[in-house]
Amino acid sequence: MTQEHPKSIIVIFGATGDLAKRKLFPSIYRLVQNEKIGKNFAVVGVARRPWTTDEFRSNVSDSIQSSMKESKDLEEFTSHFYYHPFDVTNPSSYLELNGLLTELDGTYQTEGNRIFYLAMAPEFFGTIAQNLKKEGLTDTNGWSRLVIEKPFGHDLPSARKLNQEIREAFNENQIYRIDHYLGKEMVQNIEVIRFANALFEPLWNNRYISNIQVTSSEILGVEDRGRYYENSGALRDMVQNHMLQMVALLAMEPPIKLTTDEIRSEKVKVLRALRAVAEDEVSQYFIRGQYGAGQLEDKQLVAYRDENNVDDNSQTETYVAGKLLIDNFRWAGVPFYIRTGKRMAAKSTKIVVQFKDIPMNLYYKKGETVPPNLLIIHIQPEEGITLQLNAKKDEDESGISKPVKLDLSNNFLDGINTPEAYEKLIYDCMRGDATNFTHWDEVALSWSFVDPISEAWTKGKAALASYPSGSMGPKEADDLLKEDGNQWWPVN
Ligand SMILES: NC(=O)C1=CN([C@@H]2O[C@H](COP(=O)(O)OP(=O)(O)OC[C@H]3O[C@@H](n4cnc5c(N)ncnc54)[C@H](OP(=O)(O)O)[C@@H]3O)[C@@H](O)[C@H]2O)C=CC1
Ligand SMILES: O=C1O[C@H](COP(=O)(O)O)[C@@H](O)[C@H](O)[C@H]1O
Repeated sequence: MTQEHPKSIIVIFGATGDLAKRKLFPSIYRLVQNEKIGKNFAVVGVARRPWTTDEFRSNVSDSIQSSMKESKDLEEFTSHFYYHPFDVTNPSSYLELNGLLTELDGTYQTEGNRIFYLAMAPEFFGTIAQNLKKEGLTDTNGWSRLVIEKPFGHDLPSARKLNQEIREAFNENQIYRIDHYLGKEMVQNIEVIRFANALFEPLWNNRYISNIQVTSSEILGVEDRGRYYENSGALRDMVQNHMLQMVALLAMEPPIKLTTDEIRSEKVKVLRALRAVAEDEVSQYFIRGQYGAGQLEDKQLVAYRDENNVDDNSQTETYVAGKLLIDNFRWAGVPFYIRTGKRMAAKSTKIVVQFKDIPMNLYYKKGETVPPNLLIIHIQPEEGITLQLNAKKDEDESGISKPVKLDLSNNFLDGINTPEAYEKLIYDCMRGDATNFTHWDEVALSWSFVDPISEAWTKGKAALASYPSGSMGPKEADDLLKEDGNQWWPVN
């Protein structure tokens, strides 16, 4: 793994699209501003639009100005950007692209290193990967890496097919499958909180933990992605990837070393230990919901079925809550509850670890309930951890303990924003660190878990609950926890 100032050409397929503009260009800019990469880089944009390199540079410049508070040295930065228009299904264009890359390799001294970033619809992934190989673009003195955006397939068979196509051209260790949650500062911190604190690791098991709750709620609705979302739904869009990745990080055994292979291997074991949910049992473990009309902060919000490109009778879920069980020694009997949805009351990703009650609490009056200790990991929008303990408050003469919170906030400690997920992931890829990207085995196991659930829903085996926009989801999701004597802890 190269450590500092990695050198590379980054070819972005889909460079005129939304992802490139909103995430990729600003992230590369921040890497340069933060001196993570030096002068030895060039970015080549590919798409069909007949732009010139100057037009492309001006688009890159706009993207940075609209997303950053401060944007200096823009001219020097955009001078590293080049545009090469072509239709990626046309094999003859790859030779020309190779010519440009060879020339830029000389200009920027990038040592033959190439990243091919596929920021395009998945139907093109296989074609691009194969053409890159066939036309010799991966045949250099340096390394070649392929970055693939989600969704990685629609179910296990389609993901397998896609993987086979890509693997004909790239080895597993050249493939970087993006899950942008793995680039988030506090998701990466799960490991550190667990494995660098003597306080938590001894308690991190079914003897001391009652349940773990992972919530990722969004205020936004489906926006202009109705066409994609109708074929996806929250299960494929969020659960198969981001939610299961967070569960894997929370549940994995300590790796013997902090290497990519060891960490991935521990995550894979968790995914293998997930108790499979048979089609007929799905409604005991999973709740699906769809947002209806509602209101948030005086704003009237339309129902999902009234959004653009959404069927009037759509059965697509915009919300999922689930109870996951991990059948191993550490976690037997501990439910991992997950929930995610659009048009909810808050934008919030949080993990709440609820510890078991102590056997007897002398400080509580008879009949009073004992608040459990909670460890809350705030992933976004705020970043940090909160530990909820019980202590006597000064003003309280009764001697009764009350919940108090110990807050450790990253924003507060640093006084600056932590890097964007994409910034970290692009840098990791340039350095050859694939730890925070998903291995094929993880993708395959996640689809195996999710497929029977979507199959049951497609066959109408469980009701689709409705929830008002601006709420925290359907009542049925509360009942799921109530049956176990638990409740969702608030996240907003
Ligand atoms: N946008 C986001 O926030 C996120 C996106 N993703 C994923 O990233 C990928 C890209 O998404 P997004 O940027 O939103 O998509 P867009 O539809 O905005 O962009 C698609 C890009 O592909 C190009 N394109 C389409 N067909 C061809 C072709 N035949 N040859 C060459 N270029 C082509 C388009 O350019 P042109 O029309 O000029 O050819 C455009 O640059 C998708 O896989 C998506 O699922 C993942 C997470 C978040
Ligand atoms: O991958 C996706 O994630 C976003 C939510 O990401 P976040 O970083 O804002 O939490 C979600 O809106 C989108 O539907 C999904 O494709």
